[in-house]
Amino acid sequence: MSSPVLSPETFETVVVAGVGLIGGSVALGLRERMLSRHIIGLDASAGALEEALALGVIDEARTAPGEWLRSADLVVLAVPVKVLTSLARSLAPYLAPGALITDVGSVKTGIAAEFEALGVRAFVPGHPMTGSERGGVANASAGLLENAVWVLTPTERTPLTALSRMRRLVEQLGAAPVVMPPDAHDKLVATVSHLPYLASLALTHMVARDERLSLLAAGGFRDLTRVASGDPRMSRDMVVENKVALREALHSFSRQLAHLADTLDDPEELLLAASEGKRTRDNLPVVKRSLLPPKYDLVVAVPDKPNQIGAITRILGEASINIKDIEVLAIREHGGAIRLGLEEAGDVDRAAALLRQEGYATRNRG
Ligand SMILES: NC(=O)C1=CN([C@@H]2O[C@H](COP(=O)(O)OP(=O)(O)OC[C@H]3O[C@@H](n4cnc5c(N)ncnc54)[C@H](O)[C@@H]3O)[C@@H](O)[C@H]2O)C=CC1
Ligand SMILES: O=C(O)C(=O)Cc1ccc(O)cc1
Repeated sequence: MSSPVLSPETFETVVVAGVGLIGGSVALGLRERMLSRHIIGLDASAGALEEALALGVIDEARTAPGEWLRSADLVVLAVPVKVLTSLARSLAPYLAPGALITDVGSVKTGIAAEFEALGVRAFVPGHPMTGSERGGVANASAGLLENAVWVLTPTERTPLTALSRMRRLVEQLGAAPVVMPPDAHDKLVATVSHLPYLASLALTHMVARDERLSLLAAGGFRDLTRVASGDPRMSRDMVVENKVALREALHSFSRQLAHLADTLDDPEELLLAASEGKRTRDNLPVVKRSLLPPKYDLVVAVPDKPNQIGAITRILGEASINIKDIEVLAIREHGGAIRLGLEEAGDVDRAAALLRQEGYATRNRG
C-alpha cells in the first residue's frame, strides 16, 4: 500500500487555506515533525485565524489571497467542498510554478477538473480518511492523521514528480497514501462515508418522532448515528457534491434492506446475513490513531500575564479535575501555550468548557 519512506522534504513556507479541523491538523503535523519553517493560515473567518494563532497552529494569518502567496512552496486547501473550486480560482493566479498544491476535500472529481482547467499542473488532489464530527481548529491534532489512509487522486495530467512529492509528504505525516482515480474515489466514499451519513439521518429522524425512543437509545444507536452530529451545512454540501455516486449507493442500500426484510421469514437466510456481517465488521483493518500510548491532553493558550498556571490549576482544582502533567509548549511575545495531561478522557471536555468560560482558548490533542 505505501512505499518506503524516502528522505524527508521540508517546506520553507506553507499556506493552509481553511484553518479548521483538517487544515489545523495538517499544520500541526508539519510543525510537530519539523517539516516546515513558516506556516501561513488563510481563512475567511477572523475568529478561526485568531484561535489558530493563539494555539500556535500557524505563524501568520491572512484573510485574502494575494501576491504574498508566491512565497509558498506547499499550499493545502482545507475549506468545505462547497467553496473549494472558487478558492482554487482565487488562488491560482498567485501560485509559484514549483509549489506543490493539494486539497483534503471529501469529493474529488470536481476539484481535480477545476485545477486541470486552471492549468495548475502540480496539483495532487487528496482526501485523508480520518476526521471527526467536531470541526474547528480547537479539535485539530497531528495524531488525527497518523495511521490514516490518505487517498491521492491524480489525473492523467498530474506530473509524476508532484505525485511522488505528495506521497512522501503523506508518509511523513504518519499516514498511508493510497492512489486511485478521482471518480473511483467518489464511488467508494459514496458507500463508506456519504451513505452512512444519510443512514444516520434516517435513524435519528425516526427517533425524533417520540421522546421515549431517545430515552431508550443505547450504545448501538449512538455508535450508528455519531456522524449525524457533524456540521449540517458542511455535511449537506458534501453529499450533494457526490449525488450521482450516492444515488447508486442508496439504491444498493434499499435493496439490502428489502432483502433483510424478506429474511425475517427465513431465519436460516438471516443467520447467513448476520454471520457475514460479523465477519466483515470484525475484519475491518485496524486503524490505530497513534503509535503513542493514549493521553488525555488539553492544550491551553495562555496570555503573557503573571500566574497563568496558578489560575488554570485553581479553575480545574475547584472542579475536582486532576492534572497529572503540565508542559510549557511555546513561549511567544504575546503569550504561550501549555499542555495539561489529565486523568480521564471525560476531563478534557469538562476542563475545556471551564477554561473557555474564563476566556482561555483550548485545543484537544488526540
Ligand atoms: N471533518 C472531517 O472529518 C473531514 C473533513 N474533510 C474535508 O476537509 C475540509 C475541511 O473540513 P473541516 O476541517 O472539517 O472543516 P472546518 O469547519 O473545521 O474548517 C473549515 C475552515 O474553512 C474556513 N473557510 C470556509 N470558507 C472559506 C473560504 N471561502 N475561504 C477561506 N476559508 C474558508 C472556515 O472558516 C473554517 O475555518 C472539507 O473539504 C471536508 O470535506 C476531509 C476528511 C475528514
Ligand atoms: O467522524 C468520522 O469518524 C469520520 O469518518 C469523519 C469523516 C468525515 C468526512 C470525511 O471526508 C472523512 C471522514
